[in-house]
Amino acid sequence: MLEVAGLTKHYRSQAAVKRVSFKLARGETLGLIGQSGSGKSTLANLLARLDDPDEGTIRFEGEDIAATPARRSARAAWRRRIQLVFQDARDSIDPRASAFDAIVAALPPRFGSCAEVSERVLALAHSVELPRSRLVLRPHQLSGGEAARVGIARAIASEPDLLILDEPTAALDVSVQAGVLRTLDQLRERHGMAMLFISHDLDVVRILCARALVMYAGEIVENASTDALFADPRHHHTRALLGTRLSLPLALNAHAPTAHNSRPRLP
Ligand SMILES: Nc1ncnc2c1ncn2[C@@H]1O[C@H](COP(=O)(O)OP(=O)(O)OP(=O)(O)O)[C@@H](O)[C@H]1O
Repeated sequence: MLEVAGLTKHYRSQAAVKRVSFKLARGETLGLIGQSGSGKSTLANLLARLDDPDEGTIRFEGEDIAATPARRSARAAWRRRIQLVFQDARDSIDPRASAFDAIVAALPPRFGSCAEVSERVLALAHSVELPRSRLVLRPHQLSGGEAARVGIARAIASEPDLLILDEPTAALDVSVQAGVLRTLDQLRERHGMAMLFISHDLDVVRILCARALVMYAGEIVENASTDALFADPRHHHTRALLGTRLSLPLALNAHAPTAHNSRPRLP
């Protein structure tokens, strides 16, 4: 459903994203890992069409969406079908809006009557496991995990085909992170959407994704199954990321298997 070819973006003379090419299939969760400054967020912004590439194509369901300038993409037919979730949802929610209103604001216009809107918001809150009682709260009154769930509910409100998650759980503690990751995995299974899951944490990517891209200095230096990345990392940067990782799988699941070909499962 997504085919990226030769995507390049410069800031001044420096290339933040260099000749990036990859494919993402419907229903697949693809990881994107790399150290800080490697170009992950720039790539996410290009794919979500918040920014324009200097070169390259982004074919979404066959259409090159990079051909439409970012400033004109708001009206494009595919706009609502691609959604981006940021690290801290509180930054992208109106601070005066309740969680309920923040989700309402993300609904497509077809939800007309108050009863329909209310029903849809409750269904979305339920699917991201956000307790109904939290819907009256404003962003600063929500916990990090609750805010992440509001951000995901907003992103899935328009039933996207592609969800780009830019470190959505990085600010959360491990147990809260596990809950949000489990919710994301269930949503993918239920709705069959494709997900690009960005993280600097290889263990989180390994839990959610069967395949991952490794980004280094703007380039994709590895594109492989997560089992292969763990068992036989080819690029020195992947080896460096593996060397510095935390023991998150053990924290998520005390019985996480250690064999290379059996990925840890969410509890
Ligand atoms: N708006 C901008 N103007 C100028 N340079 C930018 C801009 N956005 C990103 N960059 C530069 O592009 C490079 C890639 O940054 P990017 O934020 O994409 O990396 P990242 O891998 O997402 O990092 P992090 O994990 O810290 O979020 C960095 O050198 C950064 O300084």
